[in-house]
Amino acid sequence: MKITEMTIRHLQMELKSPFTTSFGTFTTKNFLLLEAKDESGTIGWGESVAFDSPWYNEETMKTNWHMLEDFLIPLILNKEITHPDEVSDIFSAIRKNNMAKSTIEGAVWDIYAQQTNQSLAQALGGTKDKIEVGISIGIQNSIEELVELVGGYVQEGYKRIKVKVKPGWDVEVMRSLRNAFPNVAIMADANSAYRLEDAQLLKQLDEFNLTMIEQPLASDDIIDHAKLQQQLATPICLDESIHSLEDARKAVELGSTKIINIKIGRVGGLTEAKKIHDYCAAAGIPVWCGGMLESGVGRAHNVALTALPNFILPGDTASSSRYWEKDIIEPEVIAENGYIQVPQSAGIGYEINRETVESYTVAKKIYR
Ligand SMILES: O=C(O)CCC(=O)c1ccccc1C(=O)O
Ligand SMILES: [Mg+2]
Repeated sequence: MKITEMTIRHLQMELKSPFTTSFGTFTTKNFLLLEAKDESGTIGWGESVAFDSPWYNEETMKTNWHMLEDFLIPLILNKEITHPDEVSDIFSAIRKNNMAKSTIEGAVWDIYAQQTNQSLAQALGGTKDKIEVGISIGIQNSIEELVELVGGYVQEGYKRIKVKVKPGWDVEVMRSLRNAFPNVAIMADANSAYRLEDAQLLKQLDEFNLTMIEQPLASDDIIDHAKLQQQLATPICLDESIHSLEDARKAVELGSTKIINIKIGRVGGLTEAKKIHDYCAAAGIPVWCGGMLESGVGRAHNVALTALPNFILPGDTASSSRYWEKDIIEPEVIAENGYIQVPQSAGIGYEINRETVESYTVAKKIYR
């Protein structure tokens, strides 16, 4: 394939309810959607998972636009590509900016899957026809509200409940949840809200038999996490600290993580995500697919990736309707009884609703 045209759109979508983490509250999602067309007219879609502020990592929607326009798109346009694995080589002279790179790579994978007449899941080596999913729940105003909310999602069948924690919203919250739901898989995500000095406090969580605690310490750390893991029975799962296969290998070798959350954007694309998956499978480290409050396009990529066999633990890819009044894909992603069916048709397996995309579009630019 040769990509001859790319369109970047800035979309703005209101979340149905605000999402609060230890680093802030989201009410509106601003993000970039990429449409790529190759010389035969096949269209592929990619989503940038960078937020509008650099809270989660250093990338933003605007830095992604800059990287795409000034560096990445010029490297890709009109270049002959035989396999999407080549995209990371084409970008190899550019450091980091993984979410920007992943936006293009995702669209190339979509085109490749269509042209080889495979579902994206199949093209990646996926083996599952349905995936198990959990749900990630933000910080609430009170424990009572949280318990009620969780009760609803448990009823809906989500296979694992993840709740955000931060200092002052941690031990008592997890105690109440465990008491209310003795047999549900529960985990906590701190988004780097603690320091190694908090080890004694975090140790209190061991009592609640959590499936894991996600990214308790600094977003760039793997040393203190290893020290913390030695003191905790609860498995640590790294999210923010892992940007590549090399990061994953070092964290596993150091004992900093027993489980890895793979986010396609954070690691620079599906090719790197697959490499991390394969390495972890061989090392006996279970993985799961994280979420970034994606629209349908990013959600579809997550579903496809999760079809790989070592995605043993339920991910954060919940139903479209949990986030959006109306998603940009048809059908929407639907979790039924905690399972999402992996689409079998060629490419990402969902149609893009162009009218809906148009209605959320704030800005748009075409590159040829
Ligand atoms: O439901 C989702 O898409 C995932 C929600 C989530 O936990 C999250 C949302 C925004 C930024 C970071 C994270 C995270 O996994 O740390
Ligand atoms: Mg996380």
